[in-house]
Amino acid sequence: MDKPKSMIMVIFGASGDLTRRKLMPALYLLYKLKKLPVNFAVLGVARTQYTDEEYRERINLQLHRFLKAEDLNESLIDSFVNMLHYFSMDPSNPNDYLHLQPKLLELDTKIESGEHYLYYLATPPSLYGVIPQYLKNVGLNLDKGVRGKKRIVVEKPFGYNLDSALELNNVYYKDAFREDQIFRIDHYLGKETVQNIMALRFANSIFEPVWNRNYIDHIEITAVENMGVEQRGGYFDETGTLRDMVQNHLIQLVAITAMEPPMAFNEDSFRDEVAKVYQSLTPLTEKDMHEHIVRGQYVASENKKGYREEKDVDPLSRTETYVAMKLGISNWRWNSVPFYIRTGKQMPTKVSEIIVHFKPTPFLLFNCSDKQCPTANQLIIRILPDEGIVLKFTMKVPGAGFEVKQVAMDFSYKSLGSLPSEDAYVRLIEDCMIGDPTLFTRSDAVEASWRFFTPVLNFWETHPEIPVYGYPAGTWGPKESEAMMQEHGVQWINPCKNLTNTDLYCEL
Ligand SMILES: NC(=O)C1=CN([C@@H]2O[C@H](COP(=O)(O)OP(=O)(O)OC[C@H]3O[C@@H](n4cnc5c(N)ncnc54)[C@H](OP(=O)(O)O)[C@@H]3O)[C@@H](O)[C@H]2O)C=CC1
Ligand SMILES: O=C1O[C@H](COP(=O)(O)O)[C@@H](O)[C@H](O)[C@H]1O
Repeated sequence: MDKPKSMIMVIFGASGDLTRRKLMPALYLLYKLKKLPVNFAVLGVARTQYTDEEYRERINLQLHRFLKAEDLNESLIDSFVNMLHYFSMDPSNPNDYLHLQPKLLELDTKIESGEHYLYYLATPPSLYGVIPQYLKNVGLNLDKGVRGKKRIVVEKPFGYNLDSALELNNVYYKDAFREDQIFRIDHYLGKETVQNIMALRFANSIFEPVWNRNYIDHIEITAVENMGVEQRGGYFDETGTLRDMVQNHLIQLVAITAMEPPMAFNEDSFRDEVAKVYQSLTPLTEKDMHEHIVRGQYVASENKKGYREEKDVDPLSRTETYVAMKLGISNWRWNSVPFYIRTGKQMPTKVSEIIVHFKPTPFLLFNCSDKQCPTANQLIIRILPDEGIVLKFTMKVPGAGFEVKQVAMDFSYKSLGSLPSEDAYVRLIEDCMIGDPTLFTRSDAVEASWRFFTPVLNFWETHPEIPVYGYPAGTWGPKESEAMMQEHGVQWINPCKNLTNTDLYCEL
């Protein structure tokens, strides 16, 4: 797939957090890498009023705030922001699209884009349905000749539950765009370290034979953050952690860890295997929902605000900022292997990692050093920060006697001399531009994921007695999530404890 020569990227939600923190820095980096189309312009769209000049100044300031110092280059930033244009409109008002169309044509004439438009929906999810419909009303969904392709990128969460996801897929999108024009973005798939899980599994012969229920005891997936909801209280209070993180990012990590080898690394084979994992998730019974899901909400502690004190959050909110749960996958490879996943805001540190816990040896022949008996082998895949992989195994303590202890063998991305790009958006925006949907979520996968999680949302809604446990901001979440794992005789490994390698730095 080739990079197009010309394109206009229309960002709905151009005054928002995602645009300033992720999209603009990613576009600037693509520009710096000379990966943008030669004739390129951005049309930022939102209700706030800005002139082109004001918008450029604003983005200029934000690039200085969000880019790393080594990426800042004043003259490049100046020429980059000159490609930005702004149009104030209300995306929920169909009449405003009558003005968007001539605005786009005007820009089109200026940069000769051949009406090749990439729409990016970075608005509140409540607008994800109407925008494609209103674009269609004015013909802005239609391809024009060979060059004038139209594509639409939609942020997560795609839908609010199964019904709304089905409606989005089958009514709003299918009516206006073909599946190959739709890019449902989940930025976890754009992370180098997540893609590397596939290389680890499918480009090495030593892991795959043991990657199954015969050798693996359980799998633990953590993606936690040490910040609260910041300026996104309004969005978050309606959304909650299950929709914001679990239904998309965490379940993607489950899929990449659990999937069968795709026939090839292409859009169909890879996404077929992801969808199969989602379809194989063992449906949760009410008992499971009681016993195997823990939700929490951070409360004030020391100098940190509680969730209910955050801006735009209902002071009586029961929205969860933490979820831990146990999942099962009903297939030959994974039957009876628990997957424990957890995510939360206001935790002690920011870390995303997968720990594959292998089964212990059937019998320990040796004494343990310092009374610390080695546990089973663990493979730790650190997604962020300090990206790397650690294999923990047991060795003899040198000297007399026969004591053993656990040590770590590690690979750190630092050792390659360059860290993977922190920003998955660089990779994913480039993929949208060239039209490669491999790393984007397909409609059947999104639906299968919602099919699994919607009963949980319904259960919470119809059972107000199910607790939302408070946890002090800055801690590892409700103690009930520990209890959930004890049933299997295991416990969460909090990152600072398990990384013995000093390269894999821990903030605590
Ligand atoms: N922020 C992040 O880190 C991430 C965000 N996302 C997703 O991106 C999407 C946008 O998130 P984010 O940028 O944080 O949200 P913000 O609230 O910061 O921005 C929303 C944007 O939509 C515009 N908008 C247009 N119409 C409306 C409306 N009717 N109500 C409210 N806003 C409107 C707002 O501008 P104006 O008021 O000027 O119209 C603003 O530009 C969400 O779906 C989120 O899940 C995904 C991953 C990460
Ligand atoms: O999509 C989202 O992801 C971020 C966390 O992403 P990460 O790459 O920094 O791990 C989360 O903060 C946000 O709430 C959510 O919308």
